[in-house]
Amino acid sequence: MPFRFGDLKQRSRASWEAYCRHDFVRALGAGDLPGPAFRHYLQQDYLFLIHFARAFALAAYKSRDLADLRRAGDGLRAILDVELDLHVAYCREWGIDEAALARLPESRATLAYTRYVLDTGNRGDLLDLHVALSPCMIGYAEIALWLLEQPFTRLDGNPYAPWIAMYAGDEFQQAARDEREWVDARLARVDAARFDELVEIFDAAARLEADFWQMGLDLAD
Ligand SMILES: Cc1ncc(CN)c(N)n1
Repeated sequence: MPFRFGDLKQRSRASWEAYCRHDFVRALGAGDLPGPAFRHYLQQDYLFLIHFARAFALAAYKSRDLADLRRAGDGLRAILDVELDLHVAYCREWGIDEAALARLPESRATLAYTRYVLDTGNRGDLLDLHVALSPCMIGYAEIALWLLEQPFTRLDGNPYAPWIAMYAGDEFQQAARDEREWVDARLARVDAARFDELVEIFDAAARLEADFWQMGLDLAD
């Protein structure tokens, strides 16, 4: 049986659940996440996304054909043209401009996650890199759809409704589907030993995602 993205989730079930069902996520859906936690998270996420855009640029550099190059370009564009606009808009509401955002010190969780992905991409191949990136793009797409189905989620009067709407929206969902399709096609060609290596990368990235939510809740630096 060829491996698929779902097998990565299956093998890393505990880490994936801890990430996707984190208290931060539930509080976002319920609209009762403390404002300072969201602000801290979103400002760090701005810094995070800049490094993730660099990681997609690294994927472009490591691409061997036009299809891989296009996939990397689409991932990069999803960050630059879809996600970062939301972050900049929220921060503008809080009176924080982009220059001030760029000067913020990175938290340890931001440093750990972004540098892990970049290091994985540098020392590994294109599949290592995309597997390290996949919890980010595919995970947020799944989280947003999951939130829309939860009885505790409310959108009316929820200050985080624009966040949910962006990640549940067509553009981001399509980018995540494309990423999943690319990963599925590549996983179908790997053997069990190689798959084990990829599970290790995926599991580490999923744990670092959970740490990132926790950093927001704890206002950790
Ligand atoms: C930490 C984190 N992980 C994932 C995403 C979705 N690209 C994000 N914006 N931030």
